[in-house]
Parts: sequence; structure tokens; C-alpha cells
Amino acid sequence: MATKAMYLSVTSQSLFSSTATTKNVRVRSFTVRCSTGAASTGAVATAPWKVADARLVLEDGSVWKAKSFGASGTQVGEVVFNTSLTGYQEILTDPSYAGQFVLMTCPHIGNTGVNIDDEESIKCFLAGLVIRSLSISTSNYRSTESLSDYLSKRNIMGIYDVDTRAITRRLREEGSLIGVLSTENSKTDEELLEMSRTWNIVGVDLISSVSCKEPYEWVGKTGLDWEFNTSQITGEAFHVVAYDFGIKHNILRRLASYGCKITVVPSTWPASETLKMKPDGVLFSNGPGDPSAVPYAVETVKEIIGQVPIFGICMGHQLLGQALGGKTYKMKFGHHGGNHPVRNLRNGSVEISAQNHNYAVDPESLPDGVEVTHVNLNDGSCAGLAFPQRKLMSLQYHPEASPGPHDSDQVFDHFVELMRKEKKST
Ligand SMILES: NC(=O)CC[C@H](N)C(=O)O
Repeated sequence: MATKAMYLSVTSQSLFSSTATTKNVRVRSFTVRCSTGAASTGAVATAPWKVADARLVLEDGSVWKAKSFGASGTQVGEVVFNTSLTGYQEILTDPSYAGQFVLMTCPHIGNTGVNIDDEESIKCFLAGLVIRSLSISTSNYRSTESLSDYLSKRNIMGIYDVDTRAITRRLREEGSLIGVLSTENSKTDEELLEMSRTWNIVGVDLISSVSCKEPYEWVGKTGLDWEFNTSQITGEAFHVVAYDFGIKHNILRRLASYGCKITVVPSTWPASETLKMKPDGVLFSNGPGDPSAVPYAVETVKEIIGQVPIFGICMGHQLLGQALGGKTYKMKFGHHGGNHPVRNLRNGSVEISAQNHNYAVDPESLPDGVEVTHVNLNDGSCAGLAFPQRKLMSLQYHPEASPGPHDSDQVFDHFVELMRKEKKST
């Protein structure tokens, strides 16, 4: 029995680069070489733990040392914090995070791994992931891959062992900040700071880079465990044209589960082509970035308003607000998380909702006749609109709840009702 200190020597470049699977439990493993003291020669004592090898430099001049996982390199983006306790994979694949680093306030991330069913789009569009603690094991019957391997394959940078509470407080006080994440020692802090101060996300069209390029028919519903509103589902097929500004798949799955046949079209698809298809309704989806940077999309929305029933979600809601003559503004640090209370002003109920947005519609700027249907109870901002005369409704948040609570699911039924009423009247 060795009594002297035993040294572990990490042989792989990353402490966590390989995994072993036993009954769906994946544990990070590393190869060890032991030295028991005087008898052994030539053993190199290398620290077995990973040391800080990355920096997050924020535009306010603060520098945060961290440990990297996933891809390496240098990446710039806007840092936002997300308060969801679960659902990191859906967050990673939400196209609305393009150009942003998502900092998870939940300290323990990675424990459920990732799986093919929880993807919300075809890839990860975000700039990177910032977390406090990367789980040392993955334990979930649905898991097929570790978070670390998943991010490496998708070339997305991640950091852990960083004080996410301190950064969140800073973002709450100063507002969203641009940051640069780097694993490259050759770059000085000053260079990274300069990068963060010369990069901007406001006024940039981000939806065109995440939208599909050609129209396609969507096939696929949510699984049986989602059918909590089965009495509402008629099976009657309404044809919906869905504008893809960065659409999340669960919006499409939920619409399909509510009996809709869906044609997804690119962000630049002309309104005239949409109207030629004679849809029962049009959906304007969620999407990344500044709604004021995409006037062509506002024009498309304007041309469709009043022609057919419309449902706008998040970016779609903001574009509707602008198309109606209203204004949008950038919020201090936005809403990102699965625990935002919203009041439905029509019936007084409170829904706990999933949200992800940095911009909001200014209700004061909207013309007469537009009804604010929902408000965010954390800050009183506009969370939903309706304009019954023009057959439209919209939500600033995510009723498809992936990830997040299902309280707002019935809104899909309201959209179906809007289409049914219109069909009957024509
Ligand atoms: N989820 C979304 O559609 C986001 C909307 C918009 N890009 C924002 O950040 O406010």
C-alpha cells in the first residue's frame, strides 16, 4: 500500500475529453499514472485538475478567468443570462440566441447530457455557453452524448468555473454587455477588450442568417406526453404559412398537433407569394436580433395584415408591433428564462412563461384599436397584443414551452379558433 502522495497524470489534452458509458451513466474519465515515491523514476507530476485556460473579457473592462470546454478559439457576442433550471439543450439550439453568449444562472449544467429529440433547430446558432459548474457525470436514460462532446462537435465555445452570479449581477446593473471569449494566449486582454468595444449587435439583420433558404412542408407533432389539451384538438387541417425568422421546432410541432398543415417559408418570402397559397393563417416566428434592423420583414408583415388570421411569436410579435405603426426598444437586460410571470389581461389569470428576448414593443406607440392582452409581471412590459378587427394576435414569449412551462399552450388553440371563425365567415 503506497503511503506517499500519489500523483495523477492527465494524458489527454482535456481532462474531460473521453467518456465511459455504463447503464446510461457517462462519467468523465482520464488516464492516470501513479508514482509511489522513491522507486519510480521519470514520472511527470502534472496537476490532474484542469486549470483556467480561457478568459471572458467584457466591454466594461472586467476580465473573468475560466476553464474551457467545447470548442477553442476567440468569439465575440452579447452576454445575456438565462434563469431556466432545465432545458439547456433547447436553449443551445434556439436560433434567437444567434450572436449571444448564454450564461446559465442555474449553477449545475450538463448532468442530463443531450439527445436527438430535444433539438429546437438544425444547429447551435449562439456564440457560446457560460456556466458555473460542468457536471462530472451524465445520467439520463434519454442521453446519447455529453454536453462537452456535443459542443465540441458543433464548434461552440463553453466556459465553466466562472462566477456566474457576479456576472449576472453586473448585467442586471449595467445591462447586457458585449464580451469576448478566448482560449488563445497570444491575444492580450487589451486586444480582446478592443474587440468587444468595436463589435455591435444593434441594427444588425440576424434573421437572414438563421432562416431556411427554401420553403418546405413541416411534418411532425409533439409526443403523446404533450397532449394535455386533447379535448381542444379537432383534427381539422388548417393550412398555416410559417415565416422562419429562426423558428423553433416545437412551435411547428405544437401547431401540427393542433391540426395544422404547415408550409415553412424563408424570411424574405414575398407576401404576394404567401397570399397566392391561400393559407388559413400566417405565423411570424421568433428570431434573433434587433427588429428595427429588418425593415423588409416589417413590410412583408404589413402586406399580410388584415388579409388572413395572423399569429406572431417573439420576433414575430415585435414585427407586428412595428407594422401596426408602433415602436420597439432595447431592454436593459431582456428576459431569458422559463419562469417569467405574465398576466393575461383578458381573463386575469397569471401564466408562468418561457421567454427569450432583448427588445420589446412600446405599447404607448401603438395605434387605437390594438389591445395589449398580456403584461410581464416582473417589469410591466408588453407581453401580448391583439387586434381583432385585423384578425391578429401575438405573444412576446414562447407558448411552445420548449423548454419551459406549458401554461400558455392554449394560445395555439386560440389561433386555430381565429382561423376557424374566418373560414366560416368566408
Ligand atoms: N425569441 C425571439 O424571437 C427574440 C426576439 C428578438 N430578437 C429579441 O431579442 O428581442
